[in-house]
Amino acid sequence: MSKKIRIAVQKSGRLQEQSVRLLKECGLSFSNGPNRLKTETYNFPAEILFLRDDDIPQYVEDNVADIGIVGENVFIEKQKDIALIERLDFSKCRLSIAIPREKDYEGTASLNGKKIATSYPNIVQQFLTEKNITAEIHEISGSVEIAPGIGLADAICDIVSTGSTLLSNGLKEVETVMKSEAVLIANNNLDAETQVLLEKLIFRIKAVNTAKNNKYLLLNTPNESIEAITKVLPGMKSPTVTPLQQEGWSSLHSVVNENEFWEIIDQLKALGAQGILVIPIEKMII
Ligand SMILES: Nc1ncnc2c1ncn2[C@@H]1O[C@H](COP(=O)(O)OP(=O)(O)OP(=O)(O)O)[C@@H](O)[C@H]1O
Ligand SMILES: O=P(O)(O)OC[C@H]1O[C@H](OP(=O)(O)OP(=O)(O)O)[C@H](O)[C@@H]1O
Ligand SMILES: [Mg+2]
Repeated sequence: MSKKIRIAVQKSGRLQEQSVRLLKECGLSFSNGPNRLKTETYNFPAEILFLRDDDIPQYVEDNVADIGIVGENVFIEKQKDIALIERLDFSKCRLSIAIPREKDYEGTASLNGKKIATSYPNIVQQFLTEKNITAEIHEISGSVEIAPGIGLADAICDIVSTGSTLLSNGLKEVETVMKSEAVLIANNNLDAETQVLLEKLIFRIKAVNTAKNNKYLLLNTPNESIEAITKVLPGMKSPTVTPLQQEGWSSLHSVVNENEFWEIIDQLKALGAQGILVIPIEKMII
């Protein structure tokens, strides 16, 4: 029987849906019913394990899973002998220190001698050490934002995204300890066959994520603007240019990065481009 790569993803929670979606976009097809803890893929030699996210780094280190998807915050916190293979561009958040809204804060020195509740004791300790602060860390596994309100701690360190959980618990963010996003992690000693499967998967992930960050762009341009537009829109190699039926005009096709998109559109309009169409790309191999 040929080798299967064992991929650990979160069973339920913030990472689950997008981890499963990414694997499916990479062409792995599998069923993931709510109570299935393990499933095989039909068209790629893989097995998917659905686990608590906190356990995934340990499973990957112990070779129970070959690779996994976790938040970078969990990868750093767990301090396992595993590799970060690829940033995945979802579940973006930050790990921040917050204190009750009415308390004064004058920089990290204000944390000296305080009690900080967190699910990330290693990350917080490293932050405090770097800043030369001595504080007591109180580890709790969830509902961290409630800690100051019930007299359990003076401050907290937890995940922040929109900030609404902090707001509704009467807290204010005072320090960003780290930024995080979902990452692909792997065992450091994969055998050759599994390594080949991992490389195939990385290739597909890159194709999917590059496509998400780019758009296919079609426009009509007067022929005299083609050169100037090509400078604005270099594309993957150079744009495709085909003549239109109407004399003196061409259709130009190219690829544009999502982040530069609006800036470029303004320049294109100024150069006389018309009928601009922007189309999502499903996969992109550079
Ligand atoms: N509000 C958020 N916005 C964006 N990403 C988040 C947010 N909350 C958490 N994350 C990311 O998703 C990861 C998983 O969060 P989740 O809240 O599902 O964890 P959990 O409750 O520990 O789940 P589990 O039951 O698997 O242990 C976090 O480690 C973090 O990287
Ligand atoms: O800044 P916000 O947008 O409010 O997001 C931050 C909150 O999101 C996460 O909790 P989640 O909602 O996943 O609940 P749980 O971890 O307590 O189950 C995290 O633990 C924070 O409490
Ligand atoms: Mg967890």
